[in-house]
Amino acid sequence: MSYPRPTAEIERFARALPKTELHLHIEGSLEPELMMRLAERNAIALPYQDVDALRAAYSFGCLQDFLDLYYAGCDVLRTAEDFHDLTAAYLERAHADQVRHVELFFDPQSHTPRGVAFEAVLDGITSALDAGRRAHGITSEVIMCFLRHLDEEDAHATLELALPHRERIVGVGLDSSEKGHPPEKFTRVFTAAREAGFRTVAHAGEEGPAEYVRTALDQLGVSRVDHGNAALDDAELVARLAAERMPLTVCPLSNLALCVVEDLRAHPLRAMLDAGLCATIHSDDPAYFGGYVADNYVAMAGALGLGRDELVTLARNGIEASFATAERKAELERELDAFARR
Ligand SMILES: Nc1ncnc2[nH]cnc12
Ligand SMILES: [Zn+2]
Repeated sequence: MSYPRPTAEIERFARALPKTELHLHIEGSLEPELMMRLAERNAIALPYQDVDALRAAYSFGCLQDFLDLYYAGCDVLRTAEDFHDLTAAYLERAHADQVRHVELFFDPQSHTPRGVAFEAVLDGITSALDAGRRAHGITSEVIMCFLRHLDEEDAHATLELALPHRERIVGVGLDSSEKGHPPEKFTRVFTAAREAGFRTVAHAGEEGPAEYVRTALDQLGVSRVDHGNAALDDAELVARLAAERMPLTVCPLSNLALCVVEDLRAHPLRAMLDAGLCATIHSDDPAYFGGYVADNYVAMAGALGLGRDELVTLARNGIEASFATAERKAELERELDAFARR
């Protein structure tokens, strides 16, 4: 689907804007080229002849179509080195997009049942994040997601695996197939996670209804809602989200690719901003949805006719919504202020 491009001046501004990335599944940054390379390294046969054949399969009618491919793609990730290379490749893209702070998701339950140790996943990711900080000054946090199509017992077992690594994992999240798997299915494990000191976030209102956003707030005690599009169907909920400054991590190109919106010109981000919500822009699974975070900013600038001030507001919301330290947030604010004054 085509949508209007912004002016060249706005596109340059959007790309150069200092950004945060708060909604990024590291497994969803697995580009076909790297998938092929890792398949070869690990002697895994893929059902695709080449990169073009793989990319041609990236056409989705709904979230589940995408998830089936995404989980299949995870099979090439076997060792800490694989997770390191995946994360390092993502950070090069993030650096090019002027990302200053990243909070990435990983899905341990996509790996541990295949015999990949929780520590191999976490060590690979965090060694690359440490290197990214040294090389590019990108600060980072890690959020572990529970797969909501699995049961709460499985999530509890995964939380147990995370407890010895508490200092390397800032929070827990909830992702995978939303419909039929409401947030309240995970109330007890989220309570246990909060008691253990983790922040909580959850995907809600992507394909599911506004009610799932409300139960994510009430039952899971989330600090952010991932997506949250459907919240706009419920005026009372919108007023509450605005009053609480509850962040919504919005992923426009994902929404388009998964048919959550039919057309980017009708994306609810405009209504979110008009309602004074703390909406932010991110990339979700950029290798599958045709764009990294800067592409998402550019797409929204074009489709919704966003100007410089609105783009700066979105970037500022990203700083506010992050789990960075107060000191780091102040540093990011100063850089953004200086950029906006240029
Ligand atoms: N967009 C998305 N929604 C739910 N679960 C996901 N896992 C990876 N991407 C996801
Ligand atoms: Zn997501």
